[in-house]
Amino acid sequence: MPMRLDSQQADFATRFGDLLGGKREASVEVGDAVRSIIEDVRQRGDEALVELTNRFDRTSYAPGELRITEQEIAAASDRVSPEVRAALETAHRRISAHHQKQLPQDHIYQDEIGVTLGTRWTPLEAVGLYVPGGLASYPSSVLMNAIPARVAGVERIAMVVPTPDGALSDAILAAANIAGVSEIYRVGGAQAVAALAYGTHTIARVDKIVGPGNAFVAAAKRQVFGQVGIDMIAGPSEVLVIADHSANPAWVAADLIAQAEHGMGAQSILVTTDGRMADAVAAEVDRQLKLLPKQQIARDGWEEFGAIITVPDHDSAVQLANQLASEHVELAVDDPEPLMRKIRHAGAIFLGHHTPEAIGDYVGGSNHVLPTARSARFASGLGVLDFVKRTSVLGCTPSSLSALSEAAITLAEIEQLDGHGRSVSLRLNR
Ligand SMILES: NC(=O)c1ccc[n+]([C@@H]2O[C@H](COP(=O)([O-])OP(=O)(O)OC[C@H]3O[C@@H](n4cnc5c(N)ncnc54)[C@H](O)[C@@H]3O)[C@@H](O)[C@H]2O)c1
Ligand SMILES: N[C@H](CO)Cc1c[nH]c[nH+]1
Ligand SMILES: [Zn+2]
Repeated sequence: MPMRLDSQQADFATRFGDLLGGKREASVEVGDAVRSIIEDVRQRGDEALVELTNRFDRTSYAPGELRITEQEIAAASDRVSPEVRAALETAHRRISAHHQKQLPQDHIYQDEIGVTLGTRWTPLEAVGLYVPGGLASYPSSVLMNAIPARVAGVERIAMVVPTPDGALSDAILAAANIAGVSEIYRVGGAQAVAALAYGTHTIARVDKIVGPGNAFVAAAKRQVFGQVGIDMIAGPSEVLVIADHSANPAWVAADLIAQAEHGMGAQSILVTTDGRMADAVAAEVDRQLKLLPKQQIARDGWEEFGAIITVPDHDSAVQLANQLASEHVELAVDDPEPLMRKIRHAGAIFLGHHTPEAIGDYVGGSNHVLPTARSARFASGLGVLDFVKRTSVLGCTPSSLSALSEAAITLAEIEQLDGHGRSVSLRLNR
């Protein structure tokens, strides 16, 4: 059974604290294992990359087989059914349209004393996209990773994806083809992140690594940060559903199961103002789990990390949501907008009874690579801004330099940096 909590019970704070601090992705064991994998790839390059890939994905690749050829990409794309192609194209069209709106504009202006000030945006040169593939195959994550990079104008896009037992779905390569990604490697896990960060003979290093993955991938991204940029920690999936009496328990249960089936630490939480809803959803989850062909993963996730919390009112639900800072927050209430405005910490918010989170996973248009493990307190979902950087531009005229010189020279004096002061004063009186 998942954890059952009532916010008005005496031991609530302690039990809720356990939920907040739950070690779903950052265990010491995973951290240590990842550290030695990264070090191995740094030291031994392709040799380690191939060994680790073959060990964890049960494959037998040679280094020369890690890169997927353009012919393989084209052949896989030709094999997907018209329905799959159409679905990928619908997703591609909607995600592209939404991300185009995120492109930032350069902005240059002159202030009141004649100083030119500006912000110039430039795309990153080389990025690595992590597409997860251990327990499930995620063609949608190919699109979610690649589209904002393409919209931003990144020159080199390298994609990595694990191939457990040598398997790779045609839809992954078809999605890459539709998104214009052609540099793809059959590697995953921490070893793939290490190769992208430090480079090997086969995989040239990149400037930033983005994309979701399991606890090993999330830990590896944490550890290589600084050597390369990373987008955020997008680890095991989470959903928090806020439901009141107006919700449909079958729909809520289906949404909780949808996240739990991601496995490997996924977490589904219901917060409800209605005790009868709590019971009805719990019963529905049990009933619907039995209908799933791959029910064990979702059942394990629901029982180990799931929770049902009853609260007295909507405001208490919002308060818990802000503490949990969940990757996805669904508002299963009749009038979601006022609640949405009060939610400060969430990767993405889904409004009302007719917006299952799964629509955002695939075709809504927003990005499904989102911050997990409470990192929505300081991080945002993947978007075009992850693939560009800002450079500031500054220009003085003789008179604006003169207007600013006294303050600059004073600050140089108090910092005892005479060279700085002189570089300003030399330009005056000319
Ligand atoms: N937050 C998001 O935006 C988002 C989006 C999609 C998926 N996800 C999450 O991504 C995850 C995908 O996980 P996955 O496992 O299916 O695929 P994955 O590609 O993330 O991980 C598979 C790799 O993990 C490594 N691995 C597995 N067991 C290991 C071990 N014992 N030691 C060392 N390495 C090991 C292997 O290298 C393997 O190739 C799920 O948790 C899902 O919830 C998150
Ligand atoms: N729910 C995941 C993001 O947390 C994304 C995903 C991809 N495919 C299905 N779901
Ligand atoms: Zn999902």
